[in-house]
Amino acid sequence: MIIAEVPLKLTLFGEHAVVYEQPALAMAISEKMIIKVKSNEKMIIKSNSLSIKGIKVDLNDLKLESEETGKILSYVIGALSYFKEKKNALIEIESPVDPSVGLGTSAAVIVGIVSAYSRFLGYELTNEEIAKISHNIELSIQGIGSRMDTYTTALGGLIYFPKDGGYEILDQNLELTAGYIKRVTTTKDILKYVRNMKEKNFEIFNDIINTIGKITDKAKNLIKDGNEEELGNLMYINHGLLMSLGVTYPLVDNLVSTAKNLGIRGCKISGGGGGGAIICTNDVKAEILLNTIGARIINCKKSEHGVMIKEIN
Ligand SMILES: Nc1ncnc2c1ncn2[C@@H]1O[C@H](COP(=O)(O)OP(=O)(O)OP(=O)(O)O)[C@@H](O)[C@H]1O
Ligand SMILES: C[C@@](O)(CCO)CC(=O)[O-]
Ligand SMILES: [Mg+2]
Repeated sequence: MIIAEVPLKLTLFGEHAVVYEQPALAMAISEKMIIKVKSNEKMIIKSNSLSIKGIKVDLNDLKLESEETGKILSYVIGALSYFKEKKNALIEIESPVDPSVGLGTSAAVIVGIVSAYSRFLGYELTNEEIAKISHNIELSIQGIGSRMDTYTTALGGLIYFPKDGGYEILDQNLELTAGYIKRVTTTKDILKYVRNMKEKNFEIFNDIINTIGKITDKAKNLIKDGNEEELGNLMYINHGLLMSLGVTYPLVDNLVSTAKNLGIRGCKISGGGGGGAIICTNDVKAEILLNTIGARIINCKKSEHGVMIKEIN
């Protein structure tokens, strides 16, 4: 059996802007998705955190017979379809969080399956190769998206993504308090909504995206200087700009303004938005505040490692 462990991620700054050639900052965290692959007479997928009504799946030719199933399993099927050579297997996905909550679960599923299934087939891919393959798979499934989530979950650490491509792993650590509320939409749908806004109000959209890019570059230097006060301020400003893109959520917007009134240094939505993940500078008040909206607190300690093959037996 091959077991892959994949860290989830927090987007610190630059979500959505990074899809439009702006920089971003993201951090792999200690919430880990586990993907197990072992030989089986048929291709079977088991996932602990998906609930699909009316599922009917014949995975032998990776065909899905209901739209709902197709949507929910699209990332698993997309990852497996990358491999021209197939060997039937039982593939189990164990996630520590609900699906689609702004923590990079779509990226982690792809990265985990590419890592574990390629090893199951006898290949030895580097984490950078896994990141590149996984980004292309996520892009083909969503039709739009950046390299941020797949590279962060594949490589690990705190990563800066410059606007002209590539990535830079930063040595610094960031103490945060984070949690998530369930979402009623997916990042794929939110990305399409943002693209429509760009098409309708190009100039305004561009100004917002460029300003987020400037904030991200400033934030990178503040992280290097350990200036949490100023960094927290930029989190509030970034949240306000995401709100103007229409990708936040009323309950979260209220929480962010309450956080500011309580003197919490920084707070913003994280990831695709529409609910989901929320990050704050580390503060016990932040945990209490997140609990008031029923958010599930997560372990956001930085994971130095990206995807790892944990066991081959
Ligand atoms: N445990 C899982 N098993 C199988 N598929 C999963 C699992 N978790 C997530 N997925 C897939 O990923 C999709 C969610 O992706 P989405 O991009 O909307 O959320 P996210 O990646 O958590 O958030 P973000 O992209 O904003 O960081 C789910 O609809 C499902 O297709
Ligand atoms: C919203 C977005 O910027 C982050 C989602 O976690 C999408 C992407 O970068 O692909
Ligand atoms: Mg995603």
